[in-house]
Amino acid sequence: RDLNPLPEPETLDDLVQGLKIIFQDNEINVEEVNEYMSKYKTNAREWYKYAKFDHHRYTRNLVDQGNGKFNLIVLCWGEGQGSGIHSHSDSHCFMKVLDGTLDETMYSWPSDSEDERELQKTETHSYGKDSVAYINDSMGLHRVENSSHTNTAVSLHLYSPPFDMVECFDQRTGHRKKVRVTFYSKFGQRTPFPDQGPTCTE
Ligand SMILES: O=C(O)CCSS
Ligand SMILES: [Fe+2]
Repeated sequence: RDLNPLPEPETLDDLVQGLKIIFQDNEINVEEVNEYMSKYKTNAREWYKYAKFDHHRYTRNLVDQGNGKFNLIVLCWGEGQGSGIHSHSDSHCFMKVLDGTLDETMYSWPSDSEDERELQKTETHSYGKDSVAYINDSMGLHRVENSSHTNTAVSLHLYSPPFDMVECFDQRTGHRKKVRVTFYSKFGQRTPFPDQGPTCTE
């Protein structure tokens, strides 16, 4: 990758430019990306154009397609809204909280045996403003939720390689289904009404 030093991520735009430089490499250093995303200090003026909320479920708002190497998405979580239990299509998943607090519950993969088995919770973490979480399929599954009933939450997610499908899991049975993820908006513009396919919410 080009050898000029990374720009200090003062603004969201700096962060995006720096991430594009980091991801010119084929192998990425998870610690480097984690630290770089942690350095950016959230500023609502820079991301409010992506902050679109929906009464029924959390929204996914595309910010940048990372020269094809990653998708950068702002997720907006209404009070009490959360994702279903899901995996990440063998991609890296970085999640930075921009506003509010998000609770992550991790689960182990279902056993391969046919019989239905409840997914085992392995750990829970609460993430506050500017903190960065990382997961990939080798670490397990997770659910992310905004447990507050008074405050909304906003997070910035980086997926690399980008994906348009996730696997969702039923906590009681371990059964899984592939779900195409959609965008509520792209580059700040509301997308035409996407086919409301199955969603991966709890
Ligand atoms: O991208 C999604 O919808 C999953 C949010 S938790 S990583
Ligand atoms: Fe996730």
